Amino acid sequence: MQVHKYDVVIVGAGGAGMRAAIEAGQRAHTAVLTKIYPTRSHTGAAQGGMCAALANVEEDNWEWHTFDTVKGGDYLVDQDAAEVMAKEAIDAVLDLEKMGLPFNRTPEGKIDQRRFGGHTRDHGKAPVRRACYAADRTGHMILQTLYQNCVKHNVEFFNEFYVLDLLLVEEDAVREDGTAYKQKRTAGVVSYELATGEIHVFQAKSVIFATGGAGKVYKTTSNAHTLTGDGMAIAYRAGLPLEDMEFVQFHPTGLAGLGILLSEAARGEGGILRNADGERFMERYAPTIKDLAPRDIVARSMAEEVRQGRGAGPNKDYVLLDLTHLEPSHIDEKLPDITEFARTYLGVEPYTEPVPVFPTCHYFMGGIPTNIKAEVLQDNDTVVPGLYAAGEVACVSVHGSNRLGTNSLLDINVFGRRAGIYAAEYAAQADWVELPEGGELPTVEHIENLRSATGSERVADIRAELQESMDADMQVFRDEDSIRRALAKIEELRGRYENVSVQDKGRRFNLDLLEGMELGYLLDIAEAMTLAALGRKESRGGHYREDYPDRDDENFMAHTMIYRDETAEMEGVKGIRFETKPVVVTRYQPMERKY
Ligand SMILES: Cc1cc2nc3c(=O)[nH]c(=O)nc-3n(C[C@H](O)[C@H](O)[C@H](O)COP(=O)(O)OP(=O)(O)OC[C@H]3O[C@@H](n4cnc5c(N)ncnc54)[C@H](O)[C@@H]3O)c2cc1C
Ligand SMILES: O=C([O-])CC(=O)C(=O)O
Repeated sequence: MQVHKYDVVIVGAGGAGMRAAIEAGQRAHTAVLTKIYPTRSHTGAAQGGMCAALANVEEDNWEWHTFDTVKGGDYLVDQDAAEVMAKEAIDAVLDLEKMGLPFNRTPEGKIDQRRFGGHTRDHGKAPVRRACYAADRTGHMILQTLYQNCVKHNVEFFNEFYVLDLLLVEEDAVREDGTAYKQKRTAGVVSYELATGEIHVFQAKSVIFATGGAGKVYKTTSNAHTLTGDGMAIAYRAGLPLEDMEFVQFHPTGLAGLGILLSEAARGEGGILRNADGERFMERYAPTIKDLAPRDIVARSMAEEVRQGRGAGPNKDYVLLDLTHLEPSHIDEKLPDITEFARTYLGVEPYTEPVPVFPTCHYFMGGIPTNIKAEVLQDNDTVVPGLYAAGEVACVSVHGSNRLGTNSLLDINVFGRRAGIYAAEYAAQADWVELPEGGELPTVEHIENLRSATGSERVADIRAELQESMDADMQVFRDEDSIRRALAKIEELRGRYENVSVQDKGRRFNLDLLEGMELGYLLDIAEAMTLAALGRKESRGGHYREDYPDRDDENFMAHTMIYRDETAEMEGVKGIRFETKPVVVTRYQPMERKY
């Protein structure tokens, strides 16, 4: 085992991790640990844009952006955080421009902007052009730009280092009201080096989790193989809560049957969704902004069209994205990659044929709870000194129950930057917390058990069954029965996971072993999602329960918090504590959500 000592350790080299590294790296001795090479992080797959009310092509302002974000999130958004994000958006885009990001331009040379779902002028009156973009490769450009700037600032990367545990220590503490509690403090992380199989412990004053989402809990997803919810699961196992895990975003336009993403920019540029009869059905569901309604509404409308028998194709199980009325030159300039996906994977020519699409699991609104300084919370009010989270792994909560398109690339830049600054500031005045003795041993034991196991279960089989179950029962529409079915399946798979073995028994480049570890994280994430979904007996944003079809502000205008707690029980499940946390409302009271 090797021990390293840094002021700040950042786990993850996607957009959030690298934006944090640019700040922390200039202020403190900083290391970035990443399980894949930085430029392969999933931010690089982001397509359509990053929004900011620059008002380059139309009147716009950060207050309208805040309002759209709050309404888009069905009023579950913490409004202090949404205000910070919308205000700081403008500098976040200009910072990237100064770092060298090649945005598309207007004829006058300004950063061009286009329409996206739920972004409107003057509180919902009409769609507004707010998304800054680089064709349909915005994430690729952001990731490359951030990486180049990390290199410029001599940030130290530890590539193919898998973080498998977070080292926290607990101290007795007393609250202002006299009640005793256990205060968690950050000591470091335990990681596994892929090339050697060696364990490395990183002691750090500040740790920033920026490990991205968990889309691989589903079979049909726009997410890469690596998005297995590691950071969320590691925090959950360490006794920290997970917030709002019932809210998963299904992006409306996945390639039918595959889930590969076709950017919402296709509709921003004028694309239209049609059912088998050729009807522009979104006119019925969202008469004002139609195809540019927020994603939860569009995804449910598509699923409803299919349920009503108006789906297209031999099995009537998808709808059609029609771009045929757009000029081919416009498509080539603005949507080159995604139209190529349609040709390559479905053999469809978007110039002349509509493209089969259906909702695909895309984004986690929930995650590790943080405040606007990106500090991680151990309960509703108490921060864990030295621990930060930013990006998709975190729940700050700027997206509430449904994120607007292009608000994630913004989130990772705004809160990634904040995490880097505050983590470095904390490290400047704090001392290292002593590493807990043998803190790495549970990880070593877990790895060795998995490597030496001879059980009959296979990682790939359990993962496939989990993904199929989540696809079937934790979908756009859900109810008590379907959620309980998913939960029962997860419990069964968790039992079988105890008997899993990996084929590769070696120490070097053992990806088989790491997939086994990742499967454990996926099972934990699925458990937290289904329990949170059981607890929220209402419909809001991305969580639509057919047995509770209305939003219930009286009882559920609150975030859900799921804890692992041996002394507690939730809905018959032992070892789980379910709590809620108030939503921060600064200016917008909940209203009926119509578009
Ligand atoms: C196809 C697609 C298109 C999208 N398009 C857009 C868009 O146009 N606009 C928009 O706003 N949003 C978009 N999104 C969403 C957005 O891209 C993501 O939410 C965002 O990029 C996540 O960034 P991140 O930095 O949090 O995580 P990621 O970019 O996923 O990075 C995670 C990092 O964590 C590391 N990591 C994970 N686990 C471990 C571990 N155990 N140990 C060490 N390292 C670890 C990984 O190596 C990686 O470096 C899109 C998403 C998808 C899937
Ligand atoms: O390009 C897309 O549709 C994806 C996107 O903007 C997002 O997830 O915010």
